[in-house]
Amino acid sequence: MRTRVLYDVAHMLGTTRRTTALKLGGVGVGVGLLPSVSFLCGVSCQGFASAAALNGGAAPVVAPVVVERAPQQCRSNAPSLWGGLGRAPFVERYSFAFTHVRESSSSSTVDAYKVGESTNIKWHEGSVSREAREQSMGQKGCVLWFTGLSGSGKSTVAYTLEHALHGMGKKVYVMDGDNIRHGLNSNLGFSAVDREENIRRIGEVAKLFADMGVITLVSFISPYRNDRDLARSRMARDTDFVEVFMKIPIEICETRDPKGLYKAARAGKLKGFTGIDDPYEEPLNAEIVVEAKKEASDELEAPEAMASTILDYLSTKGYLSA
Ligand SMILES: Nc1ncnc2c1ncn2[C@@H]1O[C@H](COP(=O)(O)OS(=O)(=O)O)[C@@H](OP(=O)(O)O)[C@H]1O
Ligand SMILES: Nc1ncnc2c1ncn2[C@@H]1O[C@H](COP(=O)(O)OP(=O)(O)O)[C@@H](O)[C@H]1O
Repeated sequence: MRTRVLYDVAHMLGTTRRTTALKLGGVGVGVGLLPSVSFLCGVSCQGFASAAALNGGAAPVVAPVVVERAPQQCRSNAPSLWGGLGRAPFVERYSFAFTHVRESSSSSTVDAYKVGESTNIKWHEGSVSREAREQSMGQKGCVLWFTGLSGSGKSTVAYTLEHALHGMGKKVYVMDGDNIRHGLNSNLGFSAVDREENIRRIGEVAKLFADMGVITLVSFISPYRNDRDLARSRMARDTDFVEVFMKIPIEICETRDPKGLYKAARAGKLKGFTGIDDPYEEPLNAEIVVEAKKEASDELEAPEAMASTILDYLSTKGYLSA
């Protein structure tokens, strides 16, 4: 049997990654490979995507691509081509909607597909919708992604906010980098590759929590912009991911140094420490930026005031009702 399948790859971020989230009727069906994506970058900003590796490479997909926002740094009006898997730093966001014909069950074929390294798998739809879960909880699931240097106050503010939301009867949970590294991610260190996998895994877990309807607070240094953006792109809804940048100067973090890690790093006893001899890439468009001091004030903000700002955001944006 031949089935026409519509993949809505909404808001895929322009990254150098090979993988992108695929959605079927608004629901994630996993990650697909886009081995050849090319853009005609010019006035129309349209192009074509092909995803031959979908369905185990059996069913090539060719589809129109619409660039949502014109590439910011596209300097020439003359069409220029980005092809293959190279960098496309000028592409901010674009969306795909494409169809392909899938061969499915008959006595000789298998109605399943390949995602990443997983073969012969299939998405199962439940009968309880996310909306129904959210209705029963009186809130909207989401992921508040706290990012910032060690000592910037991610955990303190996240747990303060959790306490406040719990007191209001909301379903809320904090996933903290230190804690998750005690279990799920205990096999990961602090190399760039391990940090990437750390963020990928917790992004996926957070996505499940959001789907459950939980207000999920993720508190990880998450130093790489690309990794945070990938986590964002994996969410089911645009509004699911709220990036909270703890924009606290390193001098303050270093003064706090509750674990003595900055001291050890400065003394050369701890290598690859974020902010000292390892990078931290600041968010460019975080939904919430938390700063040490309020504008025109010399007073440092208390964690409670910071949590209260985030609570206001959640309330104003409608996350605290279904
Ligand atoms: N090399 C190095 N760099 C940064 N941080 C280090 C390092 N080694 C250990 N730690 C401790 O690990 C905590 C950060 O873990 P994360 O999982 O949040 O890190 S990351 O997102 O993968 O970068 C971090 O916790 P926080 O201080 O709460 O941020 C540190 O206590
Ligand atoms: N807004 C704040 N004002 C003053 N001290 C803070 C504030 N936020 C956090 N701290 C203190 O800074 C230290 C580091 O905070 P923590 O939440 O552990 O940071 P992170 O999780 O980013 O490493 C802790 O000792 C905490 O009490």
